[in-house]
Order: sequence, then structure tokens, then C-alpha cells
Amino acid sequence: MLKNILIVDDEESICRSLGDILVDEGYEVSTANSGEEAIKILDEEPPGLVLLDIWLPGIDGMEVLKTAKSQHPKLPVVMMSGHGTIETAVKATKLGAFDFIEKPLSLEKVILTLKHALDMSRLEEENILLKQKVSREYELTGGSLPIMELKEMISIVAPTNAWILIMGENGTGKELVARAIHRQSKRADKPLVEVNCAAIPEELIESELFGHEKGAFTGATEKKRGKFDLAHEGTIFLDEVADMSLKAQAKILRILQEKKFERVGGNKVIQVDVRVLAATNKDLEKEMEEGRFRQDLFYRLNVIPLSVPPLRNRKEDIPLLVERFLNDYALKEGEPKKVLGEDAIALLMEHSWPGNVRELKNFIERLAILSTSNVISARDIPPLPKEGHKVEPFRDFGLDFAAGSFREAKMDFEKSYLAKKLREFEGNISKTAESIGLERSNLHKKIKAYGLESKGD
Ligand SMILES: Nc1ncnc2c1ncn2[C@@H]1O[C@H](COP(=O)(O)OP(=O)(O)OP(=O)(O)O)[C@@H](O)[C@H]1O
Repeated sequence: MLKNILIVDDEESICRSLGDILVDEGYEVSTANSGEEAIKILDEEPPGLVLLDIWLPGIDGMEVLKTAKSQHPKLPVVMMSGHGTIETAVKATKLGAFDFIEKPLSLEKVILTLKHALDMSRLEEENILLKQKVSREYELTGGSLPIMELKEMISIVAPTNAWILIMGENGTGKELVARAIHRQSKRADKPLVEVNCAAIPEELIESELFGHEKGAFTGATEKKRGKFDLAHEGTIFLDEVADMSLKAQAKILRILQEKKFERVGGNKVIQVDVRVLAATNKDLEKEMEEGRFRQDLFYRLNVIPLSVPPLRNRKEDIPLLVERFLNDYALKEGEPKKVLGEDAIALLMEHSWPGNVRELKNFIERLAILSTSNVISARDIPPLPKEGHKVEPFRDFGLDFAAGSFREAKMDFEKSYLAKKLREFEGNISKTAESIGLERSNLHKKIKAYGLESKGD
């Protein structure tokens, strides 16, 4: 991208010669011979960078720097001076100058400094845009009473350091709640590290959470930092916390209590400062009763409970969510935004959305992809399961021995058998794989091939 550079120097010859060189380097250049002129240009047509002499008649360089920084805080300003002292350089840096170059100017130094300053400013811009994009992506949409109450609770508890347990059905937005809490907390500038407890094999849990030293076990070819280490001074989000084995729960409890750990294969004790957020879609009271979840861990995590309501209890959010997902889709694909007709929305409001917001989001994306017209009406909506009909993730498909060939019958059996076993272990892939003597990765492949995924995505 072409960047405009403003050179401010009362010596006409410097403006001219420096300007010519910078134009040759591919920059656009404008010049000012006084502080007053510079301020006028900054006001009317802000450049991408300023090369600013300190000694100017009238308003001097330091004053121009102050004005420039107050009007355009992100504008990189490089100071130049023939009588540079350490003090002036320090003062300029304190006022926000990017760098300080001494006269007589070394061309190499000027060009290198400009390049660094422009690179830095581009990175800053990109960073701001990315942060905006990410925070938009993770915004909780909804104006219903339960969602407004939830947002209110989030704004109260987020700035504290309290640990929070987020409960709710699959796809209700628990991860978004965790992100909102982190974003509104004092730790927002530090990392939010997510741990999907259900996805870590038990034997790797320590190395995932606490890291390992090089050579700690076969396969540990590099030293690796653990999730707790990475979350230092930030937030750790333990998702699907009830899907860990009891052994893994005990390990987590110990670190949560002591806030200290050693890397696998190491002997240095690492102390961390982390805020813990946890989420689950299980009924933890029931899990405890049935001996699948440790009580002490529950009390440790459940300092502040937050509950995310299912979509069927806040259907008035559906129109807003639909609007948001159609918008997101159009932006992502760079296509014109489609709209849903009132009749189509009315149809969506009748459905019970057992997969909650995730199901609605996927449904809307499919509609946006498949519909040929920009206004989607009720006629374009594929049939939705009847009200009250809860889609079981691993439903029994029944055996259809009318299936023609041996191969088809075998596939029917395999699908039905895996669905049954997955149901038995409540969708826990590790446990199912272990119980039926199949490799986890192999089971994953079969689940995909037979469309047995538990979630809509
Ligand atoms: N209120 C909301 N506004 C906008 N998008 C939402 C909202 N709630 C959920 N979503 C979207 O729905 C999807 C599922 O949300 P999320 O992953 O936060 O749910 P979850 O409760 O953590 O699900 P699970 O228990 O299955 O992990 C995501 O794509 C998320 O962006």
C-alpha cells in the first residue's frame, strides 16, 4: 500500500532532497517548512507517517509532535535533529515519537527507520481490526429477558476474579459466555486458553495441562508449555468439564487447589495466576449422585453458577439471531445479504430447536447457501422435525435387512451398532472406543462416514 510521508523541516533543501529520495523509494511525499504548516496538513490530510525536525521557527517540533499525537494517536512520527541530546530524545519518545534520527541524516538509517515505523503501524492497524472482528464474532446476540439477565450477570461477575461454572444444553452459547466474561474482565489483555476436557486422552492430560520437558516420554521431542502455563495472568476455560474421567478430575482438582505444578519430566515448581471458568452441558447434581463427578471439584468450580437458557425458552431471540447469521454469512462470503420473509420466521418460531443456537445457525447457513432468491420464504424452508420431537444424537436406526447386498446389510449393522454403543456412553468417543476395542481415530472416521455426529457441526 502506498503511504504518504509528511516531511517537516524549515530547510527547503532537506525537504527537497529527502523528498526526491523517498519518492524514488516508492512513497508519496508532502512537505511543510514550518510547524504551523505541518499542523494544517495534519488536520486536513493526515499522512501515514511524519518525519519531523525538532528545531523549527515558531511552533517547534515538540509542539507539533504533541498536536499530532493528540489528534492521531496511532500516527508514527520520526523526529530529526542536528543538536540531539539524550534528554530531547527521551522527551520525544515519552511524547510518543517512534524514533529519533540525528542529522546529518544517513539515508540508510532514514529508510530503515521509515520501514520499521510503517511496518509497526500496519501491524497495529491489523491487530485492531482483528480484535474487532473477533469480538463481533463472539458477541452474544439476543434481546429476550433471559438473555438480558444473563448479560447483566456477566457484566457484574466479569470484573471480579471469581470462578464461574457455566451450565446449559449443547449449543446454547456457553463458550460465548466464557469469552464475554474474559473480555469484560481485568485480564482481557492476557490470554484466554480453552481446554476441551472431553478431547484430551487421559494419559496425556498432565502433559496437555502442565506441559512437558524435552525427552520426558517417547514422542516428547520438544519442551512444551502446558495450558495452565499459557493462561498465566489470564483465564483458563475448562469446556465439557464433566466429560473427564474421575482420575483426570482428581488431577485437575489438585492443581486448582494448589495453583502450582511441575512440568512432566521436570522438577521446577511453576506457580500460576489463573482465573478458572468451566462449562458443562451435564446435570452435575445427577453426575455426582451417580458417582461420575467429584463433589469437591464441583464445589471448587461452582463459585458463581451461570445458566444459559435453551433457545426454546427464548424464542423471541430467533428473529435477531437469524438476522445476525444472515449478515455474518453475507460478510464472510462477500455476497449480498439475504432476508427471511415473515412467514419463514413464523415457521422457525414453531420449531423447538433441540440443538439450540448452533442448530439455528447451521440451518440458516444452509438456507443462505441453497436458496436461489434473496428473499427466503416459508416455501423455501425444508421440513423441520415436529414440535416436541427431540432429535437424539445417536438414535437407533433399526436394522434394515431388506437392504440389498451383503455389504449394505453389514453397513446397516455397523451404523446401528455404533449408534447404540455411543448412546450407551453418552457420546463419549474415548470410552466407546475402549469398550468396543476400536481405535479412537477409527471410531471417529466411522462416526463421520455414517453421519453419527452428536452436534450439528
Ligand atoms: N447468543 C448468541 N448469539 C450469536 N451466536 C450464538 C449465540 N449463542 C450461540 N451462538 C453460536 O452458536 C454456536 C454454538 O455456541 P457455543 O459453542 O458457544 O455453544 P456451547 O453451549 O458452548 O455448545 P457445546 O456445549 O456444544 O460446546 C457458535 O457458533 C456460536 O457462535
